[in-house]
Amino acid sequence: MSIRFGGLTAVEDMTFEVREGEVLSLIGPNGAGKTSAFNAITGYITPSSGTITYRGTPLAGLKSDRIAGHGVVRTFQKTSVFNGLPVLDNVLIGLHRRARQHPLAIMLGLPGVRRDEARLRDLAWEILDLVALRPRANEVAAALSYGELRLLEVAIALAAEPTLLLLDEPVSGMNPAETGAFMSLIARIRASGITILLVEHDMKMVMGVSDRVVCLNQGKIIADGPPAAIQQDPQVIRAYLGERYVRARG
Ligand SMILES: Nc1ncnc2c1ncn2[C@@H]1O[C@H](COP(=O)(O)OP(=O)(O)OP(=O)(O)O)[C@@H](O)[C@H]1O
Repeated sequence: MSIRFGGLTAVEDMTFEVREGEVLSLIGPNGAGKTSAFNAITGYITPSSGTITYRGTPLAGLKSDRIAGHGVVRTFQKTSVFNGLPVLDNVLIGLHRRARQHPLAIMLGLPGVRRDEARLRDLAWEILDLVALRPRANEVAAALSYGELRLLEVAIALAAEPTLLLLDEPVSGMNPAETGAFMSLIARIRASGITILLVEHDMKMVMGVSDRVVCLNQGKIIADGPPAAIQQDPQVIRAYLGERYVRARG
C-alpha cells in the first residue's frame, strides 16, 4: 500500500505480511511511516493505493469498528478508559460492546441474559488475570499508576476479542520495571494464540519480544527479518539504530 498526505508520501509501496501467531514489530526513525501504516490497517485512514487483507477479507476503506469486528484491534491511550469506573467495569463495558445482547432481553432480565452476564464476568476476570490487574479490579481507573493504566488499555482491547492486536508504542513513558512486566504480558498474549503487531522505539523491548522485525525508513521497508539479523543490518544501523545508539550515549 501507499499513503499520501497532499504532496507528502508517508508510506510508499509498502508490502509486508503478519504471520499467524507471531509478534511482528515495525521500527524506524521518526516520520518513517509506522503510525500511518497502523492507522491504515485499523481503518483510521484509507490508503491512497494498494490493499490490506486479513484472513482473506479486504480491510482498506472499512471503518475501524468493522475492522475490529474482523478481529483486528488496537489499543487506545486513555480515550478508551472510564476514569470514574472500577477497573473490572471498564473491562465489562468492553465485553458488552462485543456481546451485543438484545436491549429488550437485557431490560427484561431474561435468564439467558443472566447466564451471559455471568459468562462475561468470568471472561472479565480472566482478562484481568492475563494483564495482572486482578488485585486492582475494584479500584477506580483514576487510582491506577501510569503502568497499570496502560495494562487496562490492553485489557479493554482484549475485551474486543482480537485475533490480531496492534500496540502503538505501548511502553513509552514506562519505567524499566513496568517495561519488563509489559514484555512478559506480550509473551502471555502471544501464548494465548493472539498475533501481535507492535510499533515501538524501545529496542530492548522490540528485540526481546519480537519473532520478526520490519524496519521502515522514509516510507519504505529497508529490512525484514528476525531480531538478531535486524540488529546487524548495516542499512538499519545507518538509518535508525546507529542514530539511537549515539543519542543514548550523548
Ligand atoms: N495527518 C497527516 N497529515 C499530513 N502529514 C502527516 C499526517 N500524518 C503523518 N504525516 C506525515 O507522514 C510522515 C510519516 O508519519 P508517521 O507518523 O506515520 O511516522 P512514524 O514512523 O509513526 O513516526 P514516529 O516514530 O515519530 O511516531 C511524516 O512525515 C508525517 O509528518
